[in-house]
Amino acid sequence: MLKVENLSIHFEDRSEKEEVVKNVSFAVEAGDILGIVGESGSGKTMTALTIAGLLKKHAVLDGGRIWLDDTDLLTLSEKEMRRIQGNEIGMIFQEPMTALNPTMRIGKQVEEALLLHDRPWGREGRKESGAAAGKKMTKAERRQLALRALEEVELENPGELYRKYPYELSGGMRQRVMIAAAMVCRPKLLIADEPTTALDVGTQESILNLLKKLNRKYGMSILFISHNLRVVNTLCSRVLVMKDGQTVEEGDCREIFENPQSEYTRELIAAIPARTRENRYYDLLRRKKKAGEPFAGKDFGSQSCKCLL
Ligand SMILES: Nc1ncnc2c1ncn2[C@@H]1O[C@H](COP(=O)(O)OP(=O)(O)OP(=O)(O)O)[C@@H](O)[C@H]1O
Repeated sequence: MLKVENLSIHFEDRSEKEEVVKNVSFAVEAGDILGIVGESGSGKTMTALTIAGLLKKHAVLDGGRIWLDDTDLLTLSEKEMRRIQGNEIGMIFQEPMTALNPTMRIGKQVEEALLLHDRPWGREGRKESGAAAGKKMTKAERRQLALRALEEVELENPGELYRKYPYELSGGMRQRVMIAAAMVCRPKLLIADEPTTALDVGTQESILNLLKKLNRKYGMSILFISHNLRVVNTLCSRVLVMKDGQTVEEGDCREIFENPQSEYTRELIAAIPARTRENRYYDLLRRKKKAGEPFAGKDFGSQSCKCLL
């Protein structure tokens, strides 16, 4: 579904010409979740932004191809790429507060992609709306789809939320709003760049569960970027390990975890912190929940553990 071939990028404003992405190739199958993992500065975000057609100022593409099905994205004009952004490819970032407009109500922000593309719900949705029949989507249709998207990301009272502003929401809720906005046009591919890094462990876990659910329900492929191999292992089926702009290794997540081929991957695995206090509480709560046993006050290591209930 997505195929990146020999992608190379450098920055023209740097004194020496040093490629920040060097000859990187990988593929994401339809419905699959690929994790890109690596330390800070390894080129993960540059790779993701290039796929989304958001190459930074001064960044120069030295070569490569990016296929989304049969389309080479790097040959498209800006206007053609705009038709893909938010429509075929959705993107969510680490800090939703910077991506959301603080002065705009939540509902309007979720609707934005619908206004730009006027083509909701991708393949299946075409049959459901006025836009499907070649008519422009009405305000009421857009509102209905935005409410549905907010519901899909498991936010309560979408009607009330629709009228709220980002500052009235918690970090986890804002990230869910970002996912709703990215999903409203039913993209084939969701690029998630460190979407859980700024969140506490409990919220992190619930967002990862949500991404997995959406991936299963809609067969939407996900490119998940993280510096945390543990998080990648929880969510992804395949992983690409990057260092200094290059691919270190790529393969089945579990296999790489169990049998890393490179010293660098071994170091990343060794750097995963031993089970934290909070993790142990999660395990206990999960076990009790599965067994249908009652919870006691002391089972909660912290407030964030309560999100599991
Ligand atoms: N605007 C820019 N100008 C010059 N160099 C840049 C710019 N943006 C990024 N870089 C460089 O490109 C390289 C790759 O950066 P990138 O953001 O892709 O790394 P990353 O793996 O996503 O790191 P992080 O996990 O910290 O986000 C880094 O060496 C970075 O310093």
